[in-house]
Amino acid sequence: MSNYIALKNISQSFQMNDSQVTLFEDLNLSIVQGESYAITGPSGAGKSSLLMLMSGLEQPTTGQGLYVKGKQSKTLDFLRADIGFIFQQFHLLPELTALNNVALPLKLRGDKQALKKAMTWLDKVGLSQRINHKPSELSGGEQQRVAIARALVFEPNFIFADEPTGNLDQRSATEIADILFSCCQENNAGLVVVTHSDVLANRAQHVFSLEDGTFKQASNETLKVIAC
Ligand SMILES: Nc1ncnc2c1ncn2[C@@H]1O[C@H](COP(=O)(O)OP(=O)(O)OP(=O)(O)O)[C@@H](O)[C@H]1O
Repeated sequence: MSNYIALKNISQSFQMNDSQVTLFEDLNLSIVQGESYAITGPSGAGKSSLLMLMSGLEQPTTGQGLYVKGKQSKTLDFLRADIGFIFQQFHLLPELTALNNVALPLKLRGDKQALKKAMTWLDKVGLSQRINHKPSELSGGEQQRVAIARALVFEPNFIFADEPTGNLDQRSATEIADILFSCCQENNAGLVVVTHSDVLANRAQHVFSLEDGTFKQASNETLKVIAC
């Protein structure tokens, strides 16, 4: 059985001055390692908030998140070492070269092979000719390739990507989507993408459409996943 993340009956609300804003209520879903998922829906529906909950970086107002790893069922706090993130704004460190941006997460873990592994990943995303460039010396698409290499370099079980192609033109967006999906597949990483792009969402095996606090237009595939 693959490792998976399960969210059970989760709700998320925020207190804003005198009123309470509820983003969603009683959602159930599972994210299985090795499979790909897209979360779509209108602006403000709560897609990024849902991503934060399933990655364990934020807590739901009610409900429970579980990380089932092997035979053990743990809280989502245990996901930290097994996840990588990719953001619309890339979030690379401006003073570091592409090579050192990718090597940094490994160096922080004390990995003596950090630079070698970073080189391998920069090669996989097609940037072996740009390893000594700083982010300001790279195009948007190239910066996102560095961010993908950085997220995957320590081979996490799950990758979470929030609008990974939102800042890119159509051609770069297609290239980044190709790299993201193929690298996750090659590494058997579960991939969750939040996006407004139907083109990007339709590449995923499962699509969750979040609207008015619930999943809408769920495909049969999605229903199967929700029912886990
Ligand atoms: N910590 C918080 N406190 C109060 N409100 C919040 C908090 N986090 C998110 N919100 C609100 O929740 C709503 C949903 O935000 P979220 O970023 O999850 O939506 P989204 O679907 O990802 O939107 P977009 O597509 O525009 O990025 C927004 O109205 C936002 O202001």
